[in-house]
Amino acid sequence: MEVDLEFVVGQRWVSQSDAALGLGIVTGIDDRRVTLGFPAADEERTYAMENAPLARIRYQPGDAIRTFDDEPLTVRAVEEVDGLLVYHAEDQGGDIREVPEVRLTSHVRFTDPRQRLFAGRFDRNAAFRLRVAARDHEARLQASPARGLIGARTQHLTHQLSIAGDVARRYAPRVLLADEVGLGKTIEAGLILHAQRATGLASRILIVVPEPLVNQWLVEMLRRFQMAFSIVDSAAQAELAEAEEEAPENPFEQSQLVICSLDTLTNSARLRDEAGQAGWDLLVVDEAHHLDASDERDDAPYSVVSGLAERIRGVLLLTATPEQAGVAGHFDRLRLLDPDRFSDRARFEREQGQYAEINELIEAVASTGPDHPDLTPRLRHWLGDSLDALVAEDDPVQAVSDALLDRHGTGRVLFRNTRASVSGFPERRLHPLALDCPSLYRDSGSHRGEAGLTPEAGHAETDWLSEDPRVAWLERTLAGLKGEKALVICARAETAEALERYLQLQAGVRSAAFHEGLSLVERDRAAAYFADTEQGARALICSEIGSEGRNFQFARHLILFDLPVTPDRLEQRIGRLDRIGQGDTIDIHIPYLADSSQAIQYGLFNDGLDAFARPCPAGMPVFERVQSDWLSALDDPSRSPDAMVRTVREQCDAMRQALEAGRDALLERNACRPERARSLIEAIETEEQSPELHAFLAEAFDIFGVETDYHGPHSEVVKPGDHSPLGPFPELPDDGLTMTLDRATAVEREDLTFLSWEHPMIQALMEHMTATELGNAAFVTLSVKGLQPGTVLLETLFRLHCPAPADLQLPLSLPVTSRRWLVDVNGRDLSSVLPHDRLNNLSRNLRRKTAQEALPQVRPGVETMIDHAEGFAASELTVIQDEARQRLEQQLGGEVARLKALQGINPAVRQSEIDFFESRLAAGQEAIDRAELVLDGLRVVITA
Ligand SMILES: Nc1ncnc2c1ncn2[C@@H]1O[C@H](COP(=O)(O)OP(=O)(O)OP(=O)(O)O)[C@@H](O)[C@H]1O
Repeated sequence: MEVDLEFVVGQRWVSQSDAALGLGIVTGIDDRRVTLGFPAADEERTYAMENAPLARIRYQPGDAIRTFDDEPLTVRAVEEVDGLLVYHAEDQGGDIREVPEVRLTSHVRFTDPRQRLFAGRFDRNAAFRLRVAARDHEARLQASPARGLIGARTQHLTHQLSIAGDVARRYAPRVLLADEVGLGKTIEAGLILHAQRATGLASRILIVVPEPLVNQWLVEMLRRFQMAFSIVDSAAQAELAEAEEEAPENPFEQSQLVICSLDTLTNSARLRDEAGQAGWDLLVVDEAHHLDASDERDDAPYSVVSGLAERIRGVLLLTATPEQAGVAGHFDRLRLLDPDRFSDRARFEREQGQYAEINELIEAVASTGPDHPDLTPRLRHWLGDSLDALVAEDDPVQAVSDALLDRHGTGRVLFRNTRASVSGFPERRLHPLALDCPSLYRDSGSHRGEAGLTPEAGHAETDWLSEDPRVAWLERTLAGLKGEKALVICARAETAEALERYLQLQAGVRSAAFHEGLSLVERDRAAAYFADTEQGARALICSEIGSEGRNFQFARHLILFDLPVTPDRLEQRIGRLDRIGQGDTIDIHIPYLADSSQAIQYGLFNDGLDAFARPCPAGMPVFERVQSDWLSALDDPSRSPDAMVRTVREQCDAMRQALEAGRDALLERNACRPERARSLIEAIETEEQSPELHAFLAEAFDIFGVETDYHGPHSEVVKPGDHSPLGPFPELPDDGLTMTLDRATAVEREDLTFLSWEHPMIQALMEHMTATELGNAAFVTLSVKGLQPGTVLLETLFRLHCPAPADLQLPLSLPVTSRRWLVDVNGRDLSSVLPHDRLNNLSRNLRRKTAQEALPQVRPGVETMIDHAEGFAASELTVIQDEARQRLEQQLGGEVARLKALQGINPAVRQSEIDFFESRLAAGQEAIDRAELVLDGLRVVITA
């Protein structure tokens, strides 16, 4: 094979970085880009011509080729016509046929080590070692439960890894991440996205968030997970349209990872369409409680997201307060995720009444096992005929419990951790203070009713700023904090703006405002100013938009300038400070106006729900149930609020008990499975701390001429050497980068690059070592007693090759793997007598010239040994294929069984969905039948 560089439609090229794509065909060329179809992988890729990682395939006389209908031929001559090759090739009957290159099979492999060895193109021994190591690590990591979860710059928290470990492994996960405020849903989502990308389950990801959170997401994804998202907004769209007036490109297609605000999509029909057409594997929507299905306009948030969710196979919705807008809204979001399971709202509501019974049944299954005769009738009642298959699974207790959780709870779809089950949260200290209600409000009656929660609303700014006692109190309180930072939250943007101006100009407090009247950039600037520990603002005055999603846990004083209407909103506000990373007790300051609806609201929250001191899961359901009485209590000054407080408290106690026994108990079972999470964390830490990574990198740096210098404890500077070809490290800056392999150091020192097996730089290195020919042919000498000098052995390395469309997700059942055999000319397998490491220790390099001279003599023996090794590989392949078929059957068979069981309850489950999984099963099996163990490396060993 040779390489040349002119593109013509119909030519055959191979991707150097991803040989698994098979042989590509040039299908399109424009002035800068070339598009190739890869029929073996059912993919199309477009490359910039200038630096396309492609190699032209031109077979030579003597080479074996196959046509697309799999006819074997031998090349006898090659002719070139207008840039396209025509092979004159001999068939098995001895006839010469003309085969245009376009007719060649796409299922091909390249850079055959045999061809390289016999052509005398050896690599250094170190390169062979690195190749074997890369294959071993690749196979180990592929099979590791830690896969995709290594190298995140986060603390390993059990409740997060429990969820991430479960969801990240799913094909097309559709889940609601609903941890209580501040427990790390963004981090859970990041872990899932990272793992889905690392495992190839997803590559195109769209994140949709409220506008104020766009940058925070961008930064979190980059600094914690090394995932570089691009923002699409109307400005980006305008820019593209201007640059390419003729046919403006779809801005969502410019990047694999995109963040876009929900407002951008609701405001622009065109961007909505483009987002829908851009083809995604995963959609993430933060603060999903805003999605309200009762608003049916095309541009309403629910319609926009459900339009996307219908087209995108994986969907993660995030909300800390899933029931904030009521149970109906909660149901609608679950329906959006899994319409088969959540099709009937009345049934869903009935089910909620049965949660305690399901929970009790799961407990009984855990204690006696599902086949206990007392349980069978009850289990059959809930699970029907599917019970028999579940009981027959490897872990029947788990299988039956999961099925109960999924089909009669919200098991598969909803994950919620609560503070009650996650330790390490700070205490909350309350500072309520009743202030006199000023005549300004009393005279106008603006202190009553729901509107009385923000009584300043109808008054001139100068009036309320001077008369409302909360303003002077705020000024005094901030002064009393002696330089400590405080987050001030109020409901209205106008109030926030006025207060901030007042504090800044009248009181001389360094402050910033954060509200919807500011642009995105201005808001992020304000948040950064507040976060700055040296010269930063001492107070950030937020409207309600600051009460969602933002990370302000570097402050510990929260000032609630007013109180929100609902308990969930209150929890969102407190959650800005009460979140992971908050090391101090939180001081919550609550000024309220005596004898006003603020005082009543304070009493209902505090004495009725106890919602300031701790999160109150019963708060929202109780509020919904008594909402009209609650709001009229705010309205009516003549009625004593005590009776209402009592009602709320009683309902809250009863609801809390019911939730604890039912919904919360079920959710807890599902969300955090501590044992599993701990063993996952152990697996991740074993990989992160592995000395092998250090050794692997040291060898790679040596081969590619990268220099390293000590920088400090656990850190080194790496930079390109003088004559370095850079190989897999093209992005290494000239002045180098400072790296650490230690996670704790990386979490503390964000300026260091955290290298792990899953860092893009190491991934590129692994790919370089496994997808190119480097290191696949070597010669070595060995001194060992007991073997006659001049004896020739052959170390062979095989890798599994099985091109299949990416969406089949074959690696889930057929993981990448490699095999090594050390054989002698008599076909003895010496692999365990002389393992690879031992052979490395005992062997020395042979000079290239000497090896080339020895080649003609050893070649016949080596060819025989290759045959022997291929024999071993052939029988091993059948074992690998059998295991893969079983795994595939288990995985997709389980999906089919679930859908059939759901079909019994819900006739809306379509047969076509069941057929889809069955056809995937058939396609997967066909692909497994085509798998091969392919020779991937050869090292000739001559004893000295
Ligand atoms: N494992 C972790 N390691 C380090 N920091 C973390 C971890 N988990 C969460 N954090 C930090 O804790 C804070 C809260 O996390 P996050 O924003 O993901 O919570 P959330 O559940 O999405 O909050 P909200 O309900 O307010 O949207 C963030 O500052 C985040 O960076």
